Amino acid sequence: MTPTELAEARHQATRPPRNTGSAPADASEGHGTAALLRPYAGRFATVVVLQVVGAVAGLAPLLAVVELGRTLLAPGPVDHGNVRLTVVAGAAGLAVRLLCTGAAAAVGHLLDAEVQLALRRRLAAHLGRVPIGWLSRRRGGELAKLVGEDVGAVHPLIAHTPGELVSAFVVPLVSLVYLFTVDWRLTLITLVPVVAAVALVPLMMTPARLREQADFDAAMARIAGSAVEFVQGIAVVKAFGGGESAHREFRDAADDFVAVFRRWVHGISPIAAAMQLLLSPPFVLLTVATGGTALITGGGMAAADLLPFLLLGLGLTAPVAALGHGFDEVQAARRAAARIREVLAVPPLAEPEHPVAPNGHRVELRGVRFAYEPGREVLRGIDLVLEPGTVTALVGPSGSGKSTLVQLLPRFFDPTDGTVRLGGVDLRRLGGRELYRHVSFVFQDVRLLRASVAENIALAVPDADREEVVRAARLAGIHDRVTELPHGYETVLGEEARLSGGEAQRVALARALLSEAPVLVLDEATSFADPHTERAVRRALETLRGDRTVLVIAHRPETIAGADTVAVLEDGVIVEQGRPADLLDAGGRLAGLWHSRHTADPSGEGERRC
Ligand SMILES: Nc1ncnc2c1ncn2[C@@H]1O[C@H](COP(=O)(O)OP(=O)(O)OP(=O)(O)O)[C@@H](O)[C@H]1O
Repeated sequence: MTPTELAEARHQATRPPRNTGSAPADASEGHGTAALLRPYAGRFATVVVLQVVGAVAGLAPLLAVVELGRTLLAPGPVDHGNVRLTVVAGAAGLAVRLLCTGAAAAVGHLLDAEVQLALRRRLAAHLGRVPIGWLSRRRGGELAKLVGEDVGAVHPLIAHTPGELVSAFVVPLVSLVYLFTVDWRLTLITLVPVVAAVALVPLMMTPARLREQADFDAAMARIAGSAVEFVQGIAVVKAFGGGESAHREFRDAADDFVAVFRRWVHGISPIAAAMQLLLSPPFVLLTVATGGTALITGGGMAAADLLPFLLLGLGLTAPVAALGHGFDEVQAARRAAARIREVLAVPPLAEPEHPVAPNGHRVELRGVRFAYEPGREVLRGIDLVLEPGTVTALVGPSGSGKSTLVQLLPRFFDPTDGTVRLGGVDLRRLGGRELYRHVSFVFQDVRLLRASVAENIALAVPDADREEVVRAARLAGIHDRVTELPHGYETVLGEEARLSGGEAQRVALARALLSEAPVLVLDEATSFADPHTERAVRRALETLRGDRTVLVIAHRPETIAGADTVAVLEDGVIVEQGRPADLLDAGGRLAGLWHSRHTADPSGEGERRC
């Protein structure tokens, strides 16, 4: 990672979304594919016009050949003036075609590059403003695909397909008009293959064909699904056996597919083959030649007039072929644009225009409600005060909303109702920088940067010296492990060394400790799997006591017993709150949870977890 990248990452880490006032604008702008491309409409139209003019001009050389044929085959002396004029006109048409298609390609590709850059910038800016909680739910690959592949998929939509599609209809239309002026009867005969092919299209849409298509899609999806399941479960299968049954699902899906595929091919292939035959050059030429010969021998048409039909007749099938190719690309681009629009439509976190500084570090949650999806509240009216210098342990059964609640403090999400205040100020009125100066967090999902260990620890305090970094690392119980790495604190993570989940969590803990933010939010959840991390968290909590406001999702009895306050969360509501000893004595929910773990786990492990 270069210093610039690091500075940017640090900047992003400490700087949440800025309000550029575009939230409402984003909502009102509309995000249709057309809306995304609207600012470029002028140049986009230029590309289409250039492509169409180029394609139509491309007919000139063909018509020149026709005219030359007529002139040279005509009885009597050759009109050299007319020949010269025809050749010049054909060459001029060719030149216009080359110029126009060249210009269309240049403008189209420049425009495409500009649109892709603008889309990527817009996405990057927007992703910097959406709630961190929304981002952390997305897999990295999903967003990378969006910004890379999906934005790239608009390329044919801008640089190729529209112009080519329009040309595929305009060119045959111009040819038809010309051919009608030559001989309307042979024009109609020339159209027979195209009309016959189009007449077959409804046969592809009968209920039976559509059902076969749906079965085909479903069978494909089943194969893909069982393959993914098999690959994902391969480790479990290897460890615990059962390979036979794991294979079976895939084998059954493949066998089913064979039957479905046979039916599908059986139904569709005669129609597809007939269409292909009708549109094939030999068949078109045969039709034109047969019709033309009949008209010529009947004396109704001059032999030279057959020439334009032979040359232009093949082009009349282009629209049918274009419908197949062009629309597939447009559909793919539209699907990609829809995914881009969906992300751009995620409402960004509002950032205050005039940030207010907090007065102290008392944290107060009042009437806090939160729902990930409308109508399904996960937090249902939380009132909780975290006094400075105290440790509050949050306890509750799985799914009660603990992680959701703690994520509101670093503003991963805003509450759907109620307020979270820090030092008397609603978090929504604090500037991002101010918030992250005051609140640090260590959650289960630790993300480390591809940078040195020291840079990772000092992310929020770039000017920290090595001594301070080492002190935080010692406190977080990671110092000894760091000294074992190939280049100690300069080891680049993810490149020169990989850390285990517990070790990564301790680096994150060191980062939080070094930042000296007065409010620390901690999720103890993964720590009990790793005694080092467990000890580190306990030591950190003991050291911090009397200094910071700490909220910890607690599982171990030691943490609960050592907290100043325990809040028991059940189904999104705090059902019990007070000093741990008092709550245990009172025999309420905390005592119930405590004892249920003991009974559920008589091995004694339950004594360590709650
Ligand atoms: N990103 C999300 N989108 C939708 N629902 C979610 C999301 N995260 C959590 N939930 C739901 O919210 C509820 C509370 O989850 P939460 O993770 O806050 O509980 P928890 O008490 O921390 O559980 P655990 O102890 O198992 O981690 C659960 O029903 C969960 O399914």
